[in-house]
Amino acid sequence: MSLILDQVSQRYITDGGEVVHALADTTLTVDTGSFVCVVGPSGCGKTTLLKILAGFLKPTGGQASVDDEPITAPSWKRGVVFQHANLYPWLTVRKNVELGLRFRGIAPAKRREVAEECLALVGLVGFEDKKTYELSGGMQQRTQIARVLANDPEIILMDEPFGALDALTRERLQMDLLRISRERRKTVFFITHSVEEAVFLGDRVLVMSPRPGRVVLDEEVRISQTYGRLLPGKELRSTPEFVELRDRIADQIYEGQEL
Ligand SMILES: Nc1ncnc2c1ncn2[C@@H]1O[C@H](COP(=O)(O)OP(=O)(O)OP(=O)(O)O)[C@@H](O)[C@H]1O
Repeated sequence: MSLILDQVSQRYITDGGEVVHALADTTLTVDTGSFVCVVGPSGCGKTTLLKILAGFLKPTGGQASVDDEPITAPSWKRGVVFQHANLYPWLTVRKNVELGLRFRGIAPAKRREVAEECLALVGLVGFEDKKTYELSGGMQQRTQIARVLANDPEIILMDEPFGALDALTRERLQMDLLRISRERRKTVFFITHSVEEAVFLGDRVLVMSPRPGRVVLDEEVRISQTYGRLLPGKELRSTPEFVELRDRIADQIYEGQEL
């Protein structure tokens, strides 16, 4: 799978008739299996970029494509995880996870098997028959991730998925997401406001400029390679390489902005 943005730009027209230039010409290739994190100041067009990749929005300029096919509509091949889970409260956890498969006409036995496998992957064994309103915020996000994984997408698009969670839950979910994306060899496009989270999760971090957003820094993260092994979370975050990259990215974002 090769995902390409070619000179993509986006202008919105507000209800008042004002033109908002949200995204400037953006050219980008996302390689299969990569974990790309996107950071940038508020309103710089990160969600706009994700909506274009998801097929929710047709860009006003340029083109987004997957394997030379233009992206013109949403597809289960590109799973989207939002900050808030958008689960169906009248359905159980299992039924929420099975939903995409049901729409695609997959037989009940197979649906159940896939859902159980995905719920195990995200650590929700034993919660299958709960209603989603009975779950904590972290568990709801786990359910949302399982629902996307059930479709076996080529790419997972994530918009601030852990932004509303407490620090400990967020760290646990980060570790689990890394494990799952590696085990399942998933390509991940992950938007976050946290530079620390981006450097921790990403093997590539894109930094966007203030509106109209464009990529002003495209940095490969090679900390684990430098150490020749995968480092546990705490150890990785305190390496000089991590701290240097985190600070450099933060400087780039906050440069010229009034705090
Ligand atoms: N449908 C719309 N109509 C008009 N303007 C819009 C629309 N959607 C987004 N915008 C504007 O486009 C700009 C980029 O929005 P976008 O949500 O992509 O930014 P973002 O980087 O994700 O922001 P944040 O980090 O605050 O979530 C903002 O100024 C926003 O107000």
